[in-house]
Amino acid sequence: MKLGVIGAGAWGTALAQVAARDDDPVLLWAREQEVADAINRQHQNPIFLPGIPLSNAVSATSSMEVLGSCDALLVVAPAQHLRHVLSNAPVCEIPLVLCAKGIEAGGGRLMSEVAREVCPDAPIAVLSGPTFAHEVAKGLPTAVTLACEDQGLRDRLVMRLASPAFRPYGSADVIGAEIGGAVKNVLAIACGVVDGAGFGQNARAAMIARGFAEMTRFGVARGASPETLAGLSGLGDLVLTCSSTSSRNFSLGVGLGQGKSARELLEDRRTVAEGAATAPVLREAALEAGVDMPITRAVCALLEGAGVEPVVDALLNRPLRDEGL
Ligand SMILES: NC(=O)C1=CN([C@@H]2O[C@H](COP(=O)(O)OP(=O)(O)OC[C@H]3O[C@@H](n4cnc5c(N)ncnc54)[C@H](O)[C@@H]3O)[C@@H](O)[C@H]2O)C=CC1
Ligand SMILES: O=C(CO)COP(=O)(O)O
Repeated sequence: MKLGVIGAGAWGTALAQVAARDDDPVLLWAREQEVADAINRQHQNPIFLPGIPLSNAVSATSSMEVLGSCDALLVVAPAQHLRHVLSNAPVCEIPLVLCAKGIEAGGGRLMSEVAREVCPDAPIAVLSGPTFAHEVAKGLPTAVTLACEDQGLRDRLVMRLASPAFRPYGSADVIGAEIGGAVKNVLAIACGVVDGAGFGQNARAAMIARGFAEMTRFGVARGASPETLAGLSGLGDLVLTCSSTSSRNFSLGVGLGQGKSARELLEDRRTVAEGAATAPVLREAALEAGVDMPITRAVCALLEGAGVEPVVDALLNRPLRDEGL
């Protein structure tokens, strides 16, 4: 199966590295010519994944046309750019493996819903899980969820991507896999705030557990299986992203917790913190689904400029209730 990758940020580059085999090279589309040139000439991506040597079996291009020869595409453009990038892709009938973690602004569509609108004839899969790109690209052990309704295609993708250090676990629950990845980015911002404001480790554990309850309520309302949400792409990624400054979302939260503004923290950056764009869309989607998501609302308030103290006070002074979901 000849694979192409759309998007040469940190994650697209790491996934190209995972998929590259000496006898099965991978074609990586970069939006930036300088990134494509650096990958082809120096076998590195100094802008988005610096310091990690890449396999000679990864070659880059800034022309979408050549992707037409691939049997499947890993789509790793950021969530808010997926629609535009896919609408410029040359082929829309080959399988698309969606790897971005977010919900589209202006309508609240999940990545699979966007892809089905733009490429109605393409079979869809989702790859998601606890996967810091720099660790994956270095070959450190990692496991992911690979969700696809078509079991034959799912098995082929799992076999093509698997290696001793990269274990995809198959699932038929596409919606569950993508909701876990999108929601955990918002919750990682909240955990970063806890860290930045110095609220301690008890508070962070509470945030992860109550955040998981929030993710599960929302996911189930949108048709996800609770089992998927408790797996690699949900709880697994939530724990990873809520525990490390390697996460851009967690780091954004640390800055907010220290009293910096979202504008100051987000301006002039070339890398994405998907939770910042997903949080307000998720708040809307939760309202529509009749799902209570107080942590998500708190993150939105902080991103919109509210102070840490009143937002945390409001969160802690809600009426007491039974634990359940
Ligand atoms: N970095 C990581 O460890 C992981 C990231 N992801 C997800 O992968 C997706 C891509 O993130 P990264 O590769 O980390 O990106 P990145 O932050 O490393 O790089 C930014 C990416 O955005 C692209 N971009 C910027 N402006 C654009 C535009 N107007 N149109 C199209 N593309 C544009 C750049 O070309 C680049 O590929 C995100 O949804 C992220 O949540 C998922 C798992 C791990
Ligand atoms: O999704 C990720 C790890 O699974 C990366 O998280 P950040 O986008 O917060 O860096």
